[in-house]
This record gives sequence, C-alpha cells and structure tokens, in this order.
Amino acid sequence: MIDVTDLTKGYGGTVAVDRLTFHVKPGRVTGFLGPNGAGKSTTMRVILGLDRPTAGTALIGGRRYGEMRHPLREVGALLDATAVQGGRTPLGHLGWIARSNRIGRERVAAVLELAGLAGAARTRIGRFSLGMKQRLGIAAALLGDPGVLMLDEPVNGLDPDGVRWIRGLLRGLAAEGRTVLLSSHLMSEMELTADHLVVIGRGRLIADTSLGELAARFPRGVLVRSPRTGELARLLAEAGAAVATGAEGGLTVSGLGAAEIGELAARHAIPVHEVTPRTASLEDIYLRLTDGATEHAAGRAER
Ligand SMILES: Nc1ncnc2c1ncn2[C@@H]1O[C@H](COP(=O)(O)OP(=O)(O)OP(=O)(O)O)[C@@H](O)[C@H]1O
Repeated sequence: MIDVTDLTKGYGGTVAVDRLTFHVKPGRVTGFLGPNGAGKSTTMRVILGLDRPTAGTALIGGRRYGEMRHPLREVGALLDATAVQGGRTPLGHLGWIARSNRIGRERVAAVLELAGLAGAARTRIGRFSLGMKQRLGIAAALLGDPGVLMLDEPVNGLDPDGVRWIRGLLRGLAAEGRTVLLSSHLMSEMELTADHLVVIGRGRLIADTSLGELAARFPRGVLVRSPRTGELARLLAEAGAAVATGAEGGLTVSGLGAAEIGELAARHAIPVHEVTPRTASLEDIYLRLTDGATEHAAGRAER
C-alpha cells in the first residue's frame, strides 16, 4: 500500500506537486498518468525518498522509505533504466545491489532468468540496447522480492515481445497480492495492463478510478445492426432514444441500454445482428480529462 497524502513539492518557483492525495492498493496494477511535467516522476521520487516533500507525506506500508532497514526487500523501483554504469555486467551490477541489501546470490540468477537476461549475464551493460537496460532495471526492482513495485515508463524501448512480457509479469505480480504502480504514456498499453488509474495534471489529482468506472463515465452509445434499420430506428426514437446512423451502416443509440434495445426489437419481432455498448478509448478519455492540464499543449506557445 502506498499512501500519498496532501503532498506538495516545489522547486524554487515551480510547484511540481500540489496537495496531491491518492492511495495505491495491493492486488491490482495502478496506472499513473498525466501529461509531460504533470509531476509523476517527482511524486515517485518523493515516495522513494529521493526528494524531500515541501509538505505532506508519501508512505509505503505506513512508513517513509528512509525508515526501512532493507528497503529493496519492501519496494522495487525502476525510474531511469539508463542510469547504470556501462562498464559493469548484469551479474556484477545486480550482485553488488544484492550484497548491499543482504539478498542471496541465488536471487540474482533468478531475476536474470525472469528478465530474459540469463544469456547476457556477463555482457558489458554499455553494449545493451535500451530494451535490455529496461529488462535489467526490472530485474533489479524484483531482486528483493518486494511487495511494492514502482515503475516509471517500464515499456519504453521494449519490442512487442518485451511489452507483452512486462504486461504479463506486472499482472502476475499484482495477482500475487503485490502493489504495482506503473507510469506510461502508452494509453493502449495502459488499457491492457492497469486495473485502476490515478491521473494527475499540473501536480493535482484529476481522477482516481477503476478503468471500468472511467469507461462508464464516457459512453459512446450502443451500436445496433439490423436488416430492418429504418423500422427499428423509428421504434427506438418513439421509445425516447436518440438515434444516429453510424458510418458503418449501423445505428448509434443513446438513452437506452443494450438490454432495452434487444427487448424492444424482440417485442416487434425485428431481427438484430449486433447490439454492442461502446465506450471511448482510454486515449480519448485521457485527452478529455487532461485537456487544459497540459503544460506544453500544441498551439499554446504561439499565442
Ligand atoms: N529538480 C528539479 N528542479 C526544478 N524543477 C523540476 C525538477 N524536477 C521536476 N521539476 C519540474 O516539476 C514539474 C513536474 O516534473 P515531473 O518530471 O515530475 O513531471 P512528469 O509528470 O514526470 O513528466 P514527464 O511525463 O515528462 O516525465 C515540471 O514542471 C518540471 O520542470
């Protein structure tokens, strides 16, 4: 469990995080979203004790990161995968982290295997691609078998196989009851990986909600296909629905649910070929939620 309460972080005249409160619960993947400069990295840095809050608290399991005796056994984090010494090998790099946190050597081999890096364990990191560095960063985060994981843009640089791997890994870790906080700009990926979303803009909370609830807040009507479209459209309108003819030849119906539409068609013995409730994509929803919270919105600079 991560508890961010009334957190404020200022840098000189800039307020990066502004009275932000949210809780990241175990057993699910929480996506952390926001436009560039929204304050995501700052919030993660404060949670990890890398930055001191100006006001408020950021606690993990009720304690500050700095108070933990063996923090890597409680929290695994990946903030910047490129921040590793190129001269080291994964074996040396992870071995050093393991020793300084009293973690056994067998765990190093296990996470290298898990991250798909066992074959490159003795290769100099300087020769790694960004994707391999991401895998190494994830291996390091998992080293202490922590109950809490925080990953900033973990799919950055990964190929489709790698993206799928991390999706399965994070969902599996959450299913084991761990707390997983994940930031990403890839909305399609977030839609597949996260159960819950925390959205911030200009350092403030915009939404803290499940993916399902969010989609329900942005309905796009019900798509209905029938060989007797005209007749069905008339009956739906009489029943109080707003009916539009969709580009794909079907009807887009608002104001009535899928069950009501199906029952109405059945009462009049009108065959239907499809009744699909539609929601906006996460990308659409995200853009609508964060409209106005974008620090460097296109066009704004020209004004
Ligand atoms: N060390 C720092 N000194 C001064 N200002 C900073 C510092 N770190 C962050 N900021 C400012 O704080 C704000 C929030 O930045 P932050 O990096 O936390 O945003 P972010 O949501 O992680 O953005 P991105 O998606 O681009 O990574 C920005 O205006 C940024 O310029």
